[in-house]
Amino acid sequence: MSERFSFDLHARDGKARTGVIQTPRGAVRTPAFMPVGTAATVKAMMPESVRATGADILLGNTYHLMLRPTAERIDRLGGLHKFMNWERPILTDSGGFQVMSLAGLRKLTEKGVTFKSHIDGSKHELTPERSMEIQRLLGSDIVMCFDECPALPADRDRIAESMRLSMRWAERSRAAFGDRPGHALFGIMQGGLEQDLREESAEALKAIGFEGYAVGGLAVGEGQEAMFDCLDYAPGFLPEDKPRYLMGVGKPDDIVGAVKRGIDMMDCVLPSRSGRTGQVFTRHGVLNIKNARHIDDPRPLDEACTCPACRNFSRAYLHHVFRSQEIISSMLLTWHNLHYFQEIMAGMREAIAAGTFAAWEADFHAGRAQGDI
Ligand SMILES: Nc1nc2c(CCc3ccccc3)c3nc[nH]c3cc2c(=O)[nH]1
Repeated sequence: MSERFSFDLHARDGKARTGVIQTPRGAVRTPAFMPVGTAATVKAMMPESVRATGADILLGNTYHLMLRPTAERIDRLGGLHKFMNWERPILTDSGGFQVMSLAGLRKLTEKGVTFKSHIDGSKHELTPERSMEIQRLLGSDIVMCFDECPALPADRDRIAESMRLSMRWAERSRAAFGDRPGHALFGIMQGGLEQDLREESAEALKAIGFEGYAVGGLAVGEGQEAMFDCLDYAPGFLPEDKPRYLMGVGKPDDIVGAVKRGIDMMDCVLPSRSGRTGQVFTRHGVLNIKNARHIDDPRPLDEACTCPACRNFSRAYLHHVFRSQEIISSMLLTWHNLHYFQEIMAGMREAIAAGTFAAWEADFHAGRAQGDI
């Protein structure tokens, strides 16, 4: 274990990179996929099961945890790692994104955001300073700046104004974060789909200086083509020697396309949330287990998969427990999807190290039949 936070780049293949983020709580192999544990749990998964899928780090959510059970209570109980029994690294979002998508009666000013809890209607305020305090109380290893992510579509002036507010909040986040050896503060680049605004945001963040840099403001409905167009230039505006985190992405082909364009870390609720709706990701494409065609199928979801769902159960069984709304359905499908997403990451790390990323990517796309699998 290292006593400090560092990023070692081991190999590149085109724009794709592979390396290791060292933290006092353990190493994070990059490119990394980070499961989302919003309310101090990756839904339907025990922490040791999340680790068994290959995850080195998971995500927590300032917005949810500040409302319930509150950051102060988690701090009194020993911090988020102890509270949720996950002793490896945790990254927490700063809360602003979730306020704008979940809370009611929001008021945005230069100071921050006031809002009413979606749980009980109580009034709350989030500012850069309060967000840093909450993430410190949680014990987060990687802290995200407090930012504003504008809903798309938005006109250029709105995006520019929002980005410049986020840069002023990044300055305040840096000042409030203080000196926390072994912990990291990541800046978040904004600027919508405007190349010049993205560059202005990156320059502002580099002038402040962060241990890592996120590409924010994407995966908000712009679509894959627009996202990739932005990723064709945005990561390149960020420091070469620091981790680059693309927030909220994504489907398997989004993830591969992002790594190909120089992204090192990603998060998405997709594998866990869709598992609970019966959606299953495999190397041959996507299927939904609730479809009647699985009712007598003795085969596993994916013959080549080594996860507990594929090793021990048939599609017929998984169809049955999904239809019967049995709890084990969410457990097995979530485990399978997270396992498959980590398999994609492991495959890319190996291919980049071997200089065979293009061949790996071609094989990845070739395996994904269209339609029923
Ligand atoms: N702070 C912030 N978060 C974002 C998230 C949530 C990621 C997250 C982190 C940790 C836990 C849950 C979610 C986004 N999700 C999709 N697009 C996103 C954009 C942003 C963004 O611009 N800023």
